[in-house]
Amino acid sequence: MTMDAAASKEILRHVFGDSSDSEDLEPGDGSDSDPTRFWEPIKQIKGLWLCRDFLSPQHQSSLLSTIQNEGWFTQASHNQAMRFGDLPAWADELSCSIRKVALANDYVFYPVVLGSNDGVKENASPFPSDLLCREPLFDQLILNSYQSGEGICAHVDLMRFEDGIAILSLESSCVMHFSQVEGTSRENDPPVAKIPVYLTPGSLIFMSGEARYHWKHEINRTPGIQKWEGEELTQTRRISITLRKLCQVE
Ligand SMILES: O=C(O)CCC(=O)C(=O)O
Ligand SMILES: [Fe+2]
Repeated sequence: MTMDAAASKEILRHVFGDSSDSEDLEPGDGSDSDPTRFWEPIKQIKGLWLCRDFLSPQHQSSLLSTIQNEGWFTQASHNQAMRFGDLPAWADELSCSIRKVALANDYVFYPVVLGSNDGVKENASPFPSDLLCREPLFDQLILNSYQSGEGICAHVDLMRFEDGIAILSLESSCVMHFSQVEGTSRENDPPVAKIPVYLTPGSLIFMSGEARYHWKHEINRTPGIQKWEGEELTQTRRISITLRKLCQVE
């Protein structure tokens, strides 16, 4: 981390508090102070980060019950719901938690690629500080519910949303594929194939910069496509929660 980034993180900690303000909880409990929650960079895609254990299984079930009780998806035919402006309490809690986990994690997980020199730079951080300090962090929410076989076509999120988009996965695991938007690769870079990212229940991805603007994301749940480590994934219903911030209209 550069001194500037470190200094602005320190200021943010003073403003928003951090994990040391909350009670110490056991590792693996999925709390904001859980030291096992790491941000993992997806090294081929600048600005794409994954937090695998963002929500513990208990937190996932209680969030799913809340969503169920609030009647967001009363019929199987209801597969998308949106909210703008004031978000439900649980979404505000998620936003708060995302901010805290980002502030708490000065350390990130750097996969060691033997014999390779393409590691992620040490000053990489999942959240550019200007995004981390905006208020509110998010003011738009989409809940998507996918039955098995259903997914979402390759797209870049609309430009009416600011940079910095978080997606939480619940229920069925899936593979999200990222493909570079034409004309955005750096000169002399060889064309890249689609990059698969494995999203397990309770995991959170955060996209900013290139990941948000230069890469399309998609989930193709056609049989034969959802494979991870050579194994076809078993599909059940999947729910995702996308959090974004609308651009200000002058
Ligand atoms: O369901 C997901 O994980 C992705 C949703 C998404 O990309 C969107 O709503 O723009
Ligand atoms: Fe999207």
